[in-house]
Amino acid sequence: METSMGVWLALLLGLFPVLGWLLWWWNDLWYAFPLKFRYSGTGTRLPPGHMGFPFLGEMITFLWYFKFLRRPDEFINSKRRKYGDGEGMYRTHLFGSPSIIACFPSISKYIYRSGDLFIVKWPNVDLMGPTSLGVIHGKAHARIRSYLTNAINRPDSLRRIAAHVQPRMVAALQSWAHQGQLKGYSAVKKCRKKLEAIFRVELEKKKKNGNGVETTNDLMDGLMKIEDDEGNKLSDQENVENIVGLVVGGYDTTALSSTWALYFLAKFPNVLEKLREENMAACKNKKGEFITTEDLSRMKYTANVVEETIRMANIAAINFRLATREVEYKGYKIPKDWKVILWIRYLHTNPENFDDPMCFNPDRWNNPAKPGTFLVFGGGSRICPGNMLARLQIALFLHHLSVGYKALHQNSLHGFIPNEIVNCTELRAMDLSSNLLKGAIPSSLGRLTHLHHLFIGNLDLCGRQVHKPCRTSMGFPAVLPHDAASDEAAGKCYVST
Ligand code: HEM
Repeated sequence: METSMGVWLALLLGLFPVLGWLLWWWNDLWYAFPLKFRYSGTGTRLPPGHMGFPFLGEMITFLWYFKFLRRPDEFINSKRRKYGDGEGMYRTHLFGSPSIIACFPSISKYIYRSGDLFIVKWPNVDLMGPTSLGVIHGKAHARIRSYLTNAINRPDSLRRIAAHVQPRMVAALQSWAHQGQLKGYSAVKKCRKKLEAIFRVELEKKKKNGNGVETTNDLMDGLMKIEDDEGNKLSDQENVENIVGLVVGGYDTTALSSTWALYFLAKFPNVLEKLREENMAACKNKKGEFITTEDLSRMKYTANVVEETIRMANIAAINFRLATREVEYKGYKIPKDWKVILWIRYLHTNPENFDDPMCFNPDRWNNPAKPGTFLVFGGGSRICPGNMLARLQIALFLHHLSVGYKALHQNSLHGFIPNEIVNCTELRAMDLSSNLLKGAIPSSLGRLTHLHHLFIGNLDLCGRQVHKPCRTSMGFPAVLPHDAASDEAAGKCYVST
């Protein structure tokens, strides 16, 4: 009896490691092993990597780096250390599919440009809408894209949009200023259904007015006129989904980038000062009129701040594609029906592409980025059709912010700082944790030494205490977190020139 118990125990103990090993390599055995066998002797191979557990793949490792350690770029760095650089491709299993990660400029460029070999494939298209521009392919894509690009991204449309949005921007900034303390961007509610309903009502109205009564000439009117080669128009569903797709694709992204701009300007007052100089000069002869796209085109530093903000913010950190057939690239095979994940974020945070990549340094844009290293808006036939519009909106936001507001304090103080405070000869500690002080801090306060270390209690934009590294930054789920080390580095590194 005892002997058979022992045998069972030994078997069980032996079984666990074997089971663990099997699970750890499951996806490699299932997906990669047969392919390795097929490719042997052809002089090509699968990109190196690890595909992880069944179903989960490498999701746990991915979340470990992104959510737990908050060092997203280490996910790729760890692969580089383990498997070498190769051509910047690694096999993995993420978001439920066997995939190839592409994280170097040349392979990213190749994938973006080979639209027939790699079609766009989002893990979920519910938000965008299955018939919206970001999801459809082929001729329908080209037709709608050409119309939308003309409508929102060409100089004349940008000029009109600039005039249209500025009064609203100024009003928004004024309302923020009255709030005293500005809370970081709160996640936009996914109100897709509501939006769809609103646009459907609008579409019905327009259809009723089709015989010339009250016709406008807006985006929806334009979409309603598009015809394919056989003269077929877009369905109501396609029309509405393309408008909603633009709102979804354009609203979140620009709002987040502007929030990041606010964050960086609060963190680097010297950048704000320089920005202010350029923007004040631009509106010197304006006599109260708003600036134009022509004015903006001459404002080099503002453009630099925009580029640096969108580089650091990495709003669209990864893009998805699907290999429509087996593709060979420089000795590596990308199997048919595997996902390809363009890891754009890594292009922007890799020190081989940008010096001190985690430093917010607008001056780096005095020289162009190395070719293929700056793909914030993607590339090829799907390059973001709102790229110039997004830049314009951020630049206008920076303009009104910098001419209207002298300093963006990371602190928000309410109440008045008593003048007598300057009579102190030694300030051991100052606790403003209740944030009850308001008004200019008397300049003579600067005489006090060690204040920097003792001044506690004010919250920065992340809602954390000043002088503590802000790890979570804005906290929006799509924003890939900056790690503590890089935030600290960023705090030290920017030197205004
Ligand atoms: C900072 C702001 C923005 C960023 C970082 C951004 C980023 C991107 C990226 C990387 C893509 C390519 C996706 C892919 O290749 O799979 C894309 C596509 C797209 N973007 Fe943007 N975008 C921004 C602003 C906008 C704006 C303002 C609009 C419109 C008002 C817009 C509408 C779209 C649409 C419709 C697509 C799909 C294009 C296609 O598939 O042909 N985006 N965006």
